[in-house]
Amino acid sequence: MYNIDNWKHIFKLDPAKELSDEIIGAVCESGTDAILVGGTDNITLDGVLHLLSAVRKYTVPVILEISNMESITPGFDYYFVPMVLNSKEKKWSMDIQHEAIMEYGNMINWQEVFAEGYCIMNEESKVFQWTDCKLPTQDEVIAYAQLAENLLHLPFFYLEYSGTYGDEQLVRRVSQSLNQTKLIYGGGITNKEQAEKMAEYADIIVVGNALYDNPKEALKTVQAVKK
Ligand SMILES: CC(C)=CCC/C(C)=C/CC/C(C)=C/CC/C(C)=C/CC/C(C)=C/CC/C(C)=C/CC/C(C)=C/COP(=O)(O)OP(=O)(O)O
Ligand SMILES: O=P(O)(O)OC[C@@H](O)CO
Ligand SMILES: [Mg+2]
Repeated sequence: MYNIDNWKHIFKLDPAKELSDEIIGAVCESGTDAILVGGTDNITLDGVLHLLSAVRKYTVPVILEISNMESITPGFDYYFVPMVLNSKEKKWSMDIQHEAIMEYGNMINWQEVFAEGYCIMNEESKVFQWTDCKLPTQDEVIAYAQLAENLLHLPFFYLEYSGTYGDEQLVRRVSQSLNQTKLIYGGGITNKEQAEKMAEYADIIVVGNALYDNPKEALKTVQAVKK
């Protein structure tokens, strides 16, 4: 339906946080390639449906990045399924996904579903703690990327620095280690210079928190990566 291969920029909106209709409108009409709906905690079905109805007034593609079983709902263009590769517990890389397929298996349109191999790099972030992650060395990150591409054949490898700006040279190394699997970078992008830098290496950059802190600057990240 949409050409995901050409996407470069995504805004992540959190159903547990407030944004005015005016800012939601500006985000949806910014030229971003897609809106990703997701977050770590307090993600409820009500919150997801409320945000979905606000962004559905616009033509931009909308993706649910599934955080938990309770907030899964039809109505999105795509479903991104996180698999946390550097979690110490198999629950977050395999079991919860298995459970969801047991529950929703016959309702799933697999053409709309994309797995994301997550590697979470910010020890202070909620999602790192929530999913009981272990901080990998740089070589271990490269090995996770290779595992995602060559063993699991995942469409996306997501280098996640949630809330903090990451290591540009590591993003470069990861991008060099991937061929088919697309590299998503997210974390701490607050301005167009950072967006431009990370987009040199990552196939897709994700901007989240900055929309809530300084939407005017966050909106400028779109054109920065589309030059
Ligand atoms: C009815 C219908 C449409 C059915 C189809 C449903 C469907 C498409 C099913 C697919 C099958 C499937 C395998 C589903 C998986 C379900 C599931 C419960 C997955 C959980 C994934 C997971 C590991 C969650 C825990 C970690 C997490 C929340 C990851 C998301 C990524 C994230 C939030 C990163 C950090 O974001 P950030 O914005 O930085 O967070 P905060 O701002 O909140 O700190
Ligand atoms: O909120 P920020 O730090 O921009 O991170 C974006 C995204 O990678 C979160 O999953
Ligand atoms: Mg967030």
